[in-house]
Amino acid sequence: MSKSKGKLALIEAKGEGFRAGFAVLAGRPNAGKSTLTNALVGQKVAITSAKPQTTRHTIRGIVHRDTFQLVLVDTPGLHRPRTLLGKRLNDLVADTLSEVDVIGFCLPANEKIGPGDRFIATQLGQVGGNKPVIAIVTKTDTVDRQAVTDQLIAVEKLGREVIGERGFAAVVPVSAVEDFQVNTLATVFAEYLPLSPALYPDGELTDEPEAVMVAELIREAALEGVRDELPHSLAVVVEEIIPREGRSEDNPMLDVRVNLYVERPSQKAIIIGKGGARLREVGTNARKGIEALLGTKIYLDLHVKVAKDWQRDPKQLVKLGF
Ligand SMILES: Nc1nc2c(ncn2[C@@H]2O[C@H](COP(=O)(O)OP(=O)(O)OP(=O)(O)O)[C@@H](O)[C@H]2O)c(=O)[nH]1
Repeated sequence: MSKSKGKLALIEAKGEGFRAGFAVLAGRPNAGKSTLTNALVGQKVAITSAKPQTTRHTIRGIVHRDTFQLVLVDTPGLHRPRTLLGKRLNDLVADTLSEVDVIGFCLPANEKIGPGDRFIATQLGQVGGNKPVIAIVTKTDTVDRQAVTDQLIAVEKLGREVIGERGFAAVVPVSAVEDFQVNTLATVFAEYLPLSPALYPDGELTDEPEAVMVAELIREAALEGVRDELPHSLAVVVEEIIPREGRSEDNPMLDVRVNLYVERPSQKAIIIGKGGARLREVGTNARKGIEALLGTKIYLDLHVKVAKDWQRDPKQLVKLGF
């Protein structure tokens, strides 16, 4: 208890003029969102299993600075707009965007603006609720100066066309790989955050060990889309996290072995999906977050097991770490 009090004091100690709030990085697949998130946050993405004011967002990372705290969140519907149609999409996007303070919209410098970019930009303009949208031209290291300039101009134009008169709040070129303008981008984001004390303490965000956060990320991914069918029937246990032998120091890898426990064979089938497709997707989705959390590549080994009535069996509960 005393520990959390200490954290509270730390938060309150932040001076006047401090800004804190939420941002989301939008953009089509491969636009560089994850890489940029990692670059903004630093090596290790700090995540918390305790949800902030909203439970709709997953925290991707937190940028701590002396004068601001930027919490980067994920809005699932934004990145896969094609899977949802019409009004439902608009509602979802409006809903999720209503809770962030500023939106970052990633467009790669090395690809022409396409229908996917235009689609997302239109969504941001129409249902973004007048939230400031910062266009980010990513991967500037992949092209020459002239190409970056041309892309900046094209992006400006796109902003005026689809966001309306106000256009993009800013257009910022960055390279996450070469650490070009990443810090500048953070300060641009900060301008659009409300005056507020820090929302999370510096550094470690929970008292929980990394394994618990890893389990949380997998649980989150495994429940995606099947929450109703598997309300409280899923337990995730991280069996081990061990460094892969024979990897060079600058290219390490961790083996993460995890068991997912469900209560019934039918639930196992739901988690695994047809031909294992769903479990693979769970692995892919969780892996990104875990790699960001641990700051290194991982190999994620997921096993689904049936532990009959584990919720009612004290022995099982102990085994599952409850
Ligand atoms: N050269 C270069 N490559 C980059 C940069 N940022 C991202 N990439 C590469 O672009 C690819 C996509 O980057 P991600 O960060 O995974 O993109 P994303 O938008 O998160 O992709 P999704 O998760 O599919 O939505 C990866 O191969 C990255 O290594 C950059 O600044 N420079």
